[in-house]
Amino acid sequence: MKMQLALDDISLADALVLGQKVRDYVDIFEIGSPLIIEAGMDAVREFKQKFPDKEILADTKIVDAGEYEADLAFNAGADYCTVIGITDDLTIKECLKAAVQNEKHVFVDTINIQAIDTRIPELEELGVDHFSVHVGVDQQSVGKTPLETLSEVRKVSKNAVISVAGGINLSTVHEYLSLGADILIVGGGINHAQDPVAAAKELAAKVHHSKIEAS
Ligand SMILES: O=C(CO)[C@H](O)[C@H](O)COP(=O)(O)O
Repeated sequence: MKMQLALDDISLADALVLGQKVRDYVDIFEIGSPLIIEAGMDAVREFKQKFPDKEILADTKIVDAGEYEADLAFNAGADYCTVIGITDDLTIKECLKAAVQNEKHVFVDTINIQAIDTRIPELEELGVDHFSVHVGVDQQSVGKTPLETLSEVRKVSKNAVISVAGGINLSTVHEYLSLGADILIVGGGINHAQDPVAAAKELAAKVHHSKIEAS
């Protein structure tokens, strides 16, 4: 299992400093949606330049203009971008087209998909092979977690790469380790920890150990 650090409510300057301190523990740096809104694709460019050995995900959460917006992320150096799963199929297909042209990948974010059992097969029919099971921060504030959706997606998906995000931290990570996700995403659980570097190290030990157990 890989660990993805979501850099959300943090400045680009602070994100680069944190990235340097935790680079040994992180497999994928996520330039989170708030950081993209704040700093644009410069954040993606800077991370790819400073951390060329790491994968970079631009959490673009695309809902329209699929090819154009996905291209912006890939041209800036992203290995992955994201598109919202409840948007129109045309937009999903345009993102997939950009991914194929750039030899990169698109994660479909499951946020607010109501019928996982029908929407996941529909998306796979379009060619989707990466899902990000995600409960957003607003939904987290009323107690929702991505646990149930992760199990559902794992059950109905043919063979997709699956990441999971939504309030995961040192106290809850054990609930996710055996549910079959390929990538565990942590944002606030590291960024808001009293000691972010120690949190990243401890989480990485659990996540990477789980990879060894699974193989
Ligand atoms: O996509 C996001 C918010 O929309 C976050 O990056 C994702 O939820 C991970 O952050 P956290 O661990 O704080 O929930």
